Amino acid sequence: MGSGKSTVGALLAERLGVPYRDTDADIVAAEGRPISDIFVDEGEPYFRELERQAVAAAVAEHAGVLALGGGAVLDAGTRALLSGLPVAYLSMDVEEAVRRVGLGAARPLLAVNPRRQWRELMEARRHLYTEVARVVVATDDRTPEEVAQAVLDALELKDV
Ligand SMILES: Nc1ncnc2c1ncn2[C@@H]1O[C@H](COP(=O)(O)OP(=O)(O)OP(=O)(O)O)[C@@H](O)[C@H]1O
Ligand SMILES: O=C(O)C1=C[C@@H](O)[C@@H](O)[C@H](O)C1
Ligand SMILES: [Mg+2]
Repeated sequence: MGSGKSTVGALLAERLGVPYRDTDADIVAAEGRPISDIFVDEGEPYFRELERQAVAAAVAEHAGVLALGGGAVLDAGTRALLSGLPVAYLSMDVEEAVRRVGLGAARPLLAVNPRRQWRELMEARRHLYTEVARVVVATDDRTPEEVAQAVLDALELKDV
């Protein structure tokens, strides 16, 4: 959450000369309401289902860089869709997260006691991120451009 998927994803797409897409944005556009409203109105399982469909559509029709939602890996069907693809996990520590996004209430899973919740979320998710990722790139103390370069290097992709 806030590790730079959207920022770095867009930079990577530019460097590679391919389109950029973000499943969170796809879901918001299709539903016509913010993600926080979907969580509150329908619950997290409903959102994960929408997210799996959004990832499936993007994997099938999008030839470019795809940024996923921070919790997409929680769904086994979504993990299966990512299998074999060049997935990069952008990691950061909690202090960097506080600096970047302030762990604000706009993120529905961090609404109460965000610092502790962020740590708990990461404990629960870290193994799933590493399971689906081909490469892990630490983003702490790196600019978005440096992170994009590190992803290109780690995935052995050539920019244009
Ligand atoms: N390497 C970086 N160094 C400093 N700030 C960064 C870096 N990468 C992103 N940011 C900033 O952190 C914030 C979150 O970045 P971004 O929205 O790209 O993250 P995200 O992973 O897409 O978040 P979400 O999980 O909400 O989709 C933005 O304000 C962005 O400008
Ligand atoms: O980490 C998460 O579970 C989430 C991250 C965001 O990208 C959104 O997909 C949503 O707010 C849930
Ligand atoms: Mg994003």
